[in-house]
Amino acid sequence: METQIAKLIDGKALAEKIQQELSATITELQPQIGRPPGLAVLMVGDNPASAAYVRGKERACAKVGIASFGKHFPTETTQTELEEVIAALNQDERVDGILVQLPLPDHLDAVTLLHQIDPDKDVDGLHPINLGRLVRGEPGLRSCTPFGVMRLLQEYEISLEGKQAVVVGRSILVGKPMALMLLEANATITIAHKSSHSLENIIKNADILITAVGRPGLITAEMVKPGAVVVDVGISRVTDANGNNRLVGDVDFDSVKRVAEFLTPVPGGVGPMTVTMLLQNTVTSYSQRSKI
Ligand SMILES: NC(=O)C1=CN([C@@H]2O[C@H](COP(=O)(O)OP(=O)(O)OC[C@H]3O[C@@H](n4cnc5c(N)ncnc54)[C@H](OP(=O)(O)O)[C@@H]3O)[C@@H](O)[C@H]2O)C=CC1
Ligand SMILES: Nc1nc(=O)c2c([nH]1)NC[C@@H]1CN(c3ccc(C(=O)N[C@@H](CCC(=O)O)C(=O)O)cc3)C=[N+]21
Repeated sequence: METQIAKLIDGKALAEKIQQELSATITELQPQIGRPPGLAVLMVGDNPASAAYVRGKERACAKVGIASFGKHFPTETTQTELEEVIAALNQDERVDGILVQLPLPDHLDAVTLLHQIDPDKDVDGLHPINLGRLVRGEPGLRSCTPFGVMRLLQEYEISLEGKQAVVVGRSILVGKPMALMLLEANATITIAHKSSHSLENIIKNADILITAVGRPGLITAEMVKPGAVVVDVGISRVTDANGNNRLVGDVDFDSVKRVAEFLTPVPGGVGPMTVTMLLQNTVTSYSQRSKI
């Protein structure tokens, strides 16, 4: 007995629509600015998942007309070498966005590197200035994944005003900025993490549940309030019963789809929006920088 109640939130479709709009914007701006927008993605080492994401980002850039200035460095690259690369990209007029793909090898200090990116080129929204702007509710470059989630909720006309929102996970990349954006939209927020007691009790009153952990099956139907909106940011690679490799989120999709009102799939939900918001941030930076 499979009764699906949940409407699926189609991140892939919205991502394609926004990418077409970005492409049109670039076509319009480029003759005035005299160059295409530019994005530099820095990747260190050979983490296969990171390599796949970076390829996806570069493919999306090519599709909308953003020039890639990506660089791939060997694992043993030093902190100083990377700092010099970032300093050069900060000065490079053709580059509107700089992203350091995380995680970095252990000998590198990611925080120090992120602080060195020109905040106006910080298309990942991870520089303290842009995070501070988010805390203050001021305009600024926003973290791509939570920004993409907000855009999805807006597209599906899901109202946040006064709603109980629970965010599971508190990373600087996803959980924390996610909670701040929901707060900015007047939701009442709760943030859960590893030390939280009784996740079930925290989640059970959530009208909006956003999970960004990376643990398959963490969220089951019994935990979810009937009629809730469930957004699954988690991505894990698992081998299924047939020996096939596939991507899954934190949500037990087959059970939760019977209780939630809206649900994002993995893949095809939040992931494509993350990439699209990176392109969006790059175009925002492009038009803002060229007005100076
Ligand atoms: N779809 C997309 O576009 C993106 C997906 N991701 C995916 O999202 C997931 C999270 O990424 P990221 O935030 O970078 O990961 P991190 O590992 O940095 O953070 C994971 C968070 O989950 C919390 N956590 C771990 N176990 C539990 C638990 N049992 N109960 C409650 N909370 C728990 C941790 O708590 P604590 O802080 O206490 O340790 C931490 O805050 C990953 O699967 C990642 O691959 C990431 C970026 C983009
Ligand atoms: N500085 C930094 N910024 C990031 O934004 C960042 C990062 N580092 N490190 C790793 C995580 C992960 N991440 C994803 C991007 C796209 C998909 C995505 O497009 N996923 C597709 C599936 C892609 C596939 O099939 O492999 C989907 O969910 O449909 C997923 C995850 C960005 N991250």
